[in-house]
Amino acid sequence: MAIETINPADGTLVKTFPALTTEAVQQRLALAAEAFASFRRVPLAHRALCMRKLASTLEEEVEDLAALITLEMGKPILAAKAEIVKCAAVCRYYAEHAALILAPEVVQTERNHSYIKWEPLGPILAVMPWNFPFWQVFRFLAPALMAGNVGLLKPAQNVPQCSLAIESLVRRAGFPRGTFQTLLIEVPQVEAVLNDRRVVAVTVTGSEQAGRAIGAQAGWLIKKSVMELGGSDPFIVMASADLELAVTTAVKARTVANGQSCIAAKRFIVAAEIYDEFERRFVDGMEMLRVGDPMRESTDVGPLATVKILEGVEAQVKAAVAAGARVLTGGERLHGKGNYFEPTILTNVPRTAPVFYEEIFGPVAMLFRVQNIDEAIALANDTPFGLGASAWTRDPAEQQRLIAEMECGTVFLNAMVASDPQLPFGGIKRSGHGRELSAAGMREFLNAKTVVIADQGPAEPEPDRKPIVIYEPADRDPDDRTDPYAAYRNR
Ligand SMILES: O=CCCCC(=O)O
Repeated sequence: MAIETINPADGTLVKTFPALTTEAVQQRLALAAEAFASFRRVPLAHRALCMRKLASTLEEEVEDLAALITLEMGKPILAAKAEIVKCAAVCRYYAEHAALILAPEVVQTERNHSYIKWEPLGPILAVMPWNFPFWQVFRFLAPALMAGNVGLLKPAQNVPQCSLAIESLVRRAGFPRGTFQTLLIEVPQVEAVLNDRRVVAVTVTGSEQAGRAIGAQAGWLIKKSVMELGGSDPFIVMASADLELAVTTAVKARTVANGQSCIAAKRFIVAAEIYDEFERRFVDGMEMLRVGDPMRESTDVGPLATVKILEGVEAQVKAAVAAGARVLTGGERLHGKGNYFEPTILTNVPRTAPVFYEEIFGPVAMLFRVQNIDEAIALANDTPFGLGASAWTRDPAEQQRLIAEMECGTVFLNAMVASDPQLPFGGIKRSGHGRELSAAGMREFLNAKTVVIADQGPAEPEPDRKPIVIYEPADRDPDDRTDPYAAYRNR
């Protein structure tokens, strides 16, 4: 696949980009290594200043940036604007919280003095997809840069303009040259970049296939990797649920990003007592969605990002029907210009249909009826994936069972699964490993260096070594914005 912007709403080729040559890639790797050597020493307060500037620039340029998202991958314009606003939020979150996350942790041992010092690792390769072409990059870059790492982005081939815009935003925010670079390269060039000794780790958000290939290589090279791969999230609705809210959320949860999100709900598992009513309202909800030009603010569902994805979704639906599934609504691509597929609900999907165990990256829901919570949990867990789960019940005993028994990285009760800068995000099973966001995500690419100082030190304590302040959140005035770690700086 060439590196190009093709408008998925009408198939127009907007712009083509040549892949970087081997020499150009080498220059960027050298620049990244050089940038890391000095950037890791830039005071945290200065990095935070740049990160806040980055947040405000995103907000100032939201209209243009959102239009770029919609042009390149077809997300409805209001959702694209929300994506940019969320990127600003993650920048502010890490600007605010990095000091706390990176503060040395004193550990009480029998030694004189022991603590954990968090250190950056170096240039990190980020292989990122197209479905949230800003957000998925920002949720990597904000913690990485605040920690003193530097980033090399290999974006999906169909969102080059979004990726170049991010590089420009980072630079304009004041981050030094080379701290974040976009590599417009072809897929086969990724191997050499990861092999390069200057690249110390890799994060992948994307398909299982990409995760396997890059994860295997990273494992062989003994380089740290974080994998955020596919999902087929369940959406369980039990009899005590608020049905109206569950249905409206179900429609939204299945069609977020035109149905192309790893954490979109894909399998709807509904208790027999309310199944018929849920089915009726769910069909109505999907039929009421406005499918069309994603640049229009009134559009709910735009085109799929590429012709290949459209063809893949169509083939999955056809194979499901051939295996015995029934189409309750939709089921067809919309003929004419653009990669449009009707919002679709399938029922009676048998385990023999490939789609039962696959991820569907389009606005197609699978609906199942279950007799009780045991059956609901068993069906929800009958998947190779383990990313998120949304479950709707007001019964405390059912809630506890769902929290304890769902095999996934995230459980939302009475709400749809969504990422949040403050909370860890990631999966288990074939959805990947490692976490993004929050303190957990930032620490994935840090060296937890153990420091033990066993001697008594000089007779007079060195002023910069003491006092060791242990941060006690409970003691801290929530309005106090002073840096509690000042004593640690420049140790
Ligand atoms: O494909 C994955 C989408 C993740 C969206 C999010 O982080 O909210």
